[in-house]
Amino acid sequence: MILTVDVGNTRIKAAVFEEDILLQHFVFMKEELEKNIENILKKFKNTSHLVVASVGNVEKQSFLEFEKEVVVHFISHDDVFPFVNGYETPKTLGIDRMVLAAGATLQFPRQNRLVIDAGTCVTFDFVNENDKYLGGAIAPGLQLRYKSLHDFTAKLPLLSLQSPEGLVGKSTSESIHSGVVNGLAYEIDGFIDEYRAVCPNFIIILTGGDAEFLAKRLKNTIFANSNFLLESLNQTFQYKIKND
Ligand SMILES: Nc1ncnc2c1ncn2[C@@H]1O[C@H](COP(=O)(O)OP(=O)(O)O)[C@@H](O)[C@H]1O
Ligand SMILES: CC(C)(COP(=O)(O)O)[C@@H](O)C(=O)NCCC(=O)O
Ligand SMILES: [K+]
Repeated sequence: MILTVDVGNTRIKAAVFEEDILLQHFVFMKEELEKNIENILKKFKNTSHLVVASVGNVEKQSFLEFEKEVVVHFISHDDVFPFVNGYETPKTLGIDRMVLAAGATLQFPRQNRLVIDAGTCVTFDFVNENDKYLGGAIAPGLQLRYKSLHDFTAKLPLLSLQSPEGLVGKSTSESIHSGVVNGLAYEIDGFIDEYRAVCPNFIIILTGGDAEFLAKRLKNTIFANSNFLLESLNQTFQYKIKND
């Protein structure tokens, strides 16, 4: 069994895999990291490897303390990936984006793929049918948009995520919900349309903490898979073992 851990900038997600089967997944904050890993390893005693992909600021030591029980591996830029990296600054490309690109390449062979990860940031990653990673985009995520409106103005309240009543906000809160939620949905649809103008056929994978919330608000029909990063992490590690 493999325990995969994805350290994002907001939350930590983890899942236990038996080969390709996801047995259970977990979400927690970084303050509860050690306790959660300890409990997961206690429950899944056959776990042999702990595989970590981190873009957040969590000390490596928090994972290394489990080395007595499991082999700990941090996915890094030095690992083997199933795509050719066309990013001009490959060393600064987020490890989460590399893992998503790897998962898209392995799960959807020989086709153009667009991965959208709606987390702290919304990232777009494009891997073409020749398995070349082309790059994408980084934009603020839903929670970050609510927070920036509050943090960088004198009068705007900090609201939590809510479905907008409609397009035309009739109060401050309605206007904020419309601007944040409708705004991001239009932005994602806009990106998809622009990509389509240059590349007519590609599959779209939508993942991240806001994937399900956003999927129903998009003009494009997209199947959301919140566990895509964890599944991709498992696959990236299996690929590394086979190809190292
Ligand atoms: N309990 C929660 N705590 C924080 N964010 C949550 C929660 N449930 C859903 N979300 C949404 O998840 C998004 C963060 O997604 P996530 O994939 O966890 O980010 P990251 O991978 O960057 O840590 C936020 O924009 C927020 O709207
Ligand atoms: C863009 C990100 C902050 C996204 O992080 P997340 O929303 O998953 O927490 C992360 O992928 C990152 O730190 N990237 C480095 C810059 C780059 O990918 O080019
Ligand atoms: K993201």
